[in-house]
Amino acid sequence: MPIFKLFTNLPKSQIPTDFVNKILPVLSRTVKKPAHLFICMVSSDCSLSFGGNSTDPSAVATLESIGNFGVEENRLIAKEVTEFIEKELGIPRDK
Ligand SMILES: O=C(O)c1cc2cc(O)c(O)cc2[nH]1
Repeated sequence: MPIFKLFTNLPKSQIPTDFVNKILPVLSRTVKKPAHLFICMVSSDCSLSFGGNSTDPSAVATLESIGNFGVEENRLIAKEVTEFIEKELGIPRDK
């Protein structure tokens, strides 16, 4: 089971309830594993400091998967996931 975990200082009220499912096609396509295998979780309201700033909306994520994680895959996954998070949650991709 590949596992995606997102931690953010956004309040729960600003996380669409379907976010954990909407991100599955992005993960499935980039990690090259079927969507039904993924565990995806979001932890909101985190106390999170990004470069000393704990007030701007920001997030950190981890993705665990066995295989399919070369240098190029890694770049693609990071790009697509950060773009998706920016679009869905309004967190800039560099935050
Ligand atoms: O990609 C998998 O199949 C996968 C990733 C992953 C990570 C993890 O922490 C587990 O305990 C199992 C596992 N399977």
